[in-house]
Amino acid sequence: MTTTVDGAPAPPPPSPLRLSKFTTAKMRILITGGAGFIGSHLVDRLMEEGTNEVIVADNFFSGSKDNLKKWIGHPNFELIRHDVTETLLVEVDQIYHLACPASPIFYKYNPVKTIKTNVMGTLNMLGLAKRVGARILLTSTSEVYGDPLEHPQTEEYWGNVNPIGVRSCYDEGKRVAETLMFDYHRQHGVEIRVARIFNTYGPRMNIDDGRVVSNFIAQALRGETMTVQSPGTQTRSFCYVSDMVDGLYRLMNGEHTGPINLGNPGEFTMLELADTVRELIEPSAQTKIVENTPDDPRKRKPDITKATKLLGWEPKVTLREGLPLMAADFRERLNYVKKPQK
Ligand SMILES: O=c1ccn([C@@H]2O[C@H](COP(=O)(O)OP(=O)(O)O[C@H]3OC[C@@H](O)[C@H](O)[C@H]3O)[C@@H](O)[C@H]2O)c(=O)[nH]1
Repeated sequence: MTTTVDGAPAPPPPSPLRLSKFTTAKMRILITGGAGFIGSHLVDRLMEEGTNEVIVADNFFSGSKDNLKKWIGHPNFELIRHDVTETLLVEVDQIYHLACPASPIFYKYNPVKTIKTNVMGTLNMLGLAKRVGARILLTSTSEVYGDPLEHPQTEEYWGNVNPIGVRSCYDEGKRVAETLMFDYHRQHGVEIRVARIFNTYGPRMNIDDGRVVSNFIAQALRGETMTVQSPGTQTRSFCYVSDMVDGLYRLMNGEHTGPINLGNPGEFTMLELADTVRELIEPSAQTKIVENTPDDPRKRKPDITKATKLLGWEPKVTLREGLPLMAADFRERLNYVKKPQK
């Protein structure tokens, strides 16, 4: 054993791990909701860079450990079971704040909890950002435009939202979350980024998520009838998840606070979506018109001029390219064996 001049044992040399903590330029990134659909794809992107330490905080209400299984045990990765309505103290450089159920059936299930997640969760994450000097990105939503009276929707449009409806816990919750972001920015100088995410789809969505793309694909693969909610002529614009993750990354690391729309401007009616699923995934799939839910927006399409100009971003994956990729993942998870073609 080495000893010092006064005979006391010498302190051990710093381990390479401890040393690296103070000498390398690794970025520490917190992702709330990182076990969810978009969150886990973002984790993949940040972990694959190899220069980040990624911490995920998730309460697993709609997210799942399964989505992160390839990173569990990795020295640059940490997973915390945490509900953002409670405070959290971690030393980080960046916070991607995604935590909130996003499927209408999930967010309407416990509306009071949804609004608490949006308001208290965002307050807690802004408090953390302020305390540790981190940059924070909020994933807001196209739902802040409500049932829009302008088409396509630009970021300047203030929206048409029912403040007391069944969707309000989510759309008004996200509107308050945006307000909090900008107030912390103006009042406390917190570095903020706000993304308004339009409908996103891709592998790893919950099979029973309840949103339209996952419903149609799961129904088609299970041999069930696709449920087109009335009237079927309502429109949405669907963005593939890898494009969305790229947009979030560029926004976080760019110079602009936003809000910035992120979405694919290709616009489809729900009947057209069902036809495309039939054509590309299961030719025998049938459709039926079922009752819709209250306050369903009649049309939605992002104007992405700002994202294109300020972030150099535009989606690359078309719906026709993305749907088969998602169906391949769903087939695997449903343990679906396609009958050999004759
Ligand atoms: O089985 C279904 C499910 C849904 N739909 C229709 O499909 C359209 C899209 O519904 P979804 O439930 O997929 O999603 P919504 O557009 O209503 O909300 C979503 O929008 C943007 C995101 O930010 C939110 O995460 C999410 O709330 C609606 O018009 C709905 O009526 C069907 O026709 N059939």
